[in-house]
Amino acid sequence: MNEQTEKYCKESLVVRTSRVFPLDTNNHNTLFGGKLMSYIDDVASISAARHSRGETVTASTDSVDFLSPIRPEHSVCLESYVTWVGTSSMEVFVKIIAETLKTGERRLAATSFLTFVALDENGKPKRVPRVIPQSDEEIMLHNTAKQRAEERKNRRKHSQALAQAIGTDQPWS
Ligand SMILES: CC(=O)SCCNC(=O)CCNC(=O)[C@H](O)C(C)(C)COP(=O)(O)OP(=O)(O)OC[C@H]1O[C@@H](n2cnc3c(N)ncnc32)[C@H](O)[C@@H]1OP(=O)(O)O
Repeated sequence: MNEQTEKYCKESLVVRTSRVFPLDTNNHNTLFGGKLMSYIDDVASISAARHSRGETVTASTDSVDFLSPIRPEHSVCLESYVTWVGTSSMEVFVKIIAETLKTGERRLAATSFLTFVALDENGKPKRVPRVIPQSDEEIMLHNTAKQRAEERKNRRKHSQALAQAIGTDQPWS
């Protein structure tokens, strides 16, 4: 089968909706941040796999911006898709919407950008299809992605420099 060289954002779209159960909440009775981060990594990794149709690893998460709390009366809906690619890397955008189940009111609760890298059978980075954005949101995110990739490159340099200065000895030695 011929490999696709271009894919629409919607081909990598993942939508996941969950209830907020008591075991998922913190002492403020809102969705525990770590729980939401695990949902985010989960959907984003599926978007990356749908786009590349191969092995992928998470290279980095830019940030998770918590904009408003998610409460037990809400459903939490995550949408993720690949917005832009470099050569082997894919930027995945995740938006998280809290919907009040009794009224249908929907609010943006959080956003996140993650980068995944596609790997070949030898574990080496491999080329992925280009992205074709279609909706206004996809086009806006695609057009602004190069700037974010540049910022990531700088951050990577800083973490590599930091790694040189971090000790790995046992903390008690
Ligand atoms: C799904 C999971 O849960 S995976 C578990 C968590 N993730 C991991 O364990 C990954 C650990 N890290 C790694 O394996 C490696 O560092 C890799 C695969 C991410 C990168 O491998 P390297 O040999 O450093 O590759 P290289 O420097 O050629 O970079 C490959 C691509 O990754 C991108 N990249 C590497 N590190 C980062 C980073 N921190 N942030 C964003 N992009 C990155 C590069 O820009 C490059 O993109 P391009 O091909 O589009 O130009």
